[in-house]
Amino acid sequence: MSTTATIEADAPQLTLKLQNGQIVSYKSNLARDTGEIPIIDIKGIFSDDIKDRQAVAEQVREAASRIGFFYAVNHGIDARYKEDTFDQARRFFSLSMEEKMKVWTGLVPNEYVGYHPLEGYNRNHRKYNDLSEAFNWAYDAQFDPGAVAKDRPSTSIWPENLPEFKETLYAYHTQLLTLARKMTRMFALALHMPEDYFDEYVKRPEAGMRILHYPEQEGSAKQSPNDQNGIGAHTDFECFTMVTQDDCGGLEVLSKSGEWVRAPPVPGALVVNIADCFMRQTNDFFVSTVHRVINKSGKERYSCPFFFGFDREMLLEPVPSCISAENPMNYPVMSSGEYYTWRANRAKNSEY
Ligand SMILES: O=C(O)CCC(=O)C(=O)O
Ligand SMILES: [Fe+2]
Repeated sequence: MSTTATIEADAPQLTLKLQNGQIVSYKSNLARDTGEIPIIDIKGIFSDDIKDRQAVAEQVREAASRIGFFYAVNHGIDARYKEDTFDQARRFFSLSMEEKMKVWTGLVPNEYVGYHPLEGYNRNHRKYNDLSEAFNWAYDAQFDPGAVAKDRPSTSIWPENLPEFKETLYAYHTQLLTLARKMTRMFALALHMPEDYFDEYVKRPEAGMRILHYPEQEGSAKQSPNDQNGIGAHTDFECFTMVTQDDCGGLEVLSKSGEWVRAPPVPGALVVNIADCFMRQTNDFFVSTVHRVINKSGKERYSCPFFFGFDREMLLEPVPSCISAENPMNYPVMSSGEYYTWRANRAKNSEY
């Protein structure tokens, strides 16, 4: 091999092609702690005083339009739901591959539910597939205290012989669902729209959730982020995501200036990030930020993202405060359902 070829092969790959078709560049593959991700106390969203709710919304407006990520503290969800969920995650992922494959996601075409095998995906064409496995489940009106219609059945599939698994996961899902509806009102205020602007969109929401397991990557031959990621760089596809992390760390966010910024765990906080559907509806005012996970903690990492999006029957029309004659809509209008199916398929097939 010539010297030039060796240098090229070893040089960090500084552009990435994402599953939404976007190409992003970055300056270095090494993540830093920059303090760019704000910690927002969201207690005010539960206040009866609109001024308290607006005060939180203005902080969210700044974070959502600058970096697309923030930590939400004082969200009111008891820590026991997180602990119980991680206990169930440890139980599920320690099952044999044969058992886990009985609920393989490939058994449910077009839907992002079921088991996603370890090293089964490669989001950015790294040398080795992503070092994580996941189990996803979807909204189920039976577990929604605010359900308006129970006619559309849930698309989820569940392992047999794992008592309390489904009930425990839905117990946390229900908590997050209730919070997500409240946060949707907060986002409406953040966009300087009436608080109830999105209410119709989330009566029968898309509300998928997943548990993830990342074996530890430190010490393996595949340590470089060029060779392997826990979950490769991507954007989420719904409106916003609320991630519950354990204490391992490893989540990294690509800032607008092209730097990988660490998003370490903050005790009691949910990591909230804007996703592509919200970016689309706000005509790019809210930013859906690229992120990835590399688990170099020396421990097994568990996490649990909750993805919140709009009713499949609603049209993704632009938010009026985000468009004008000078700033027309950048995206064609489609239904939330068409959008979801398109993105879920790309994610499941590792398509670009
Ligand atoms: O594990 C995490 O912290 C984030 C996972 C993630 O980004 C995803 O599943 O979309
Ligand atoms: Fe994500």
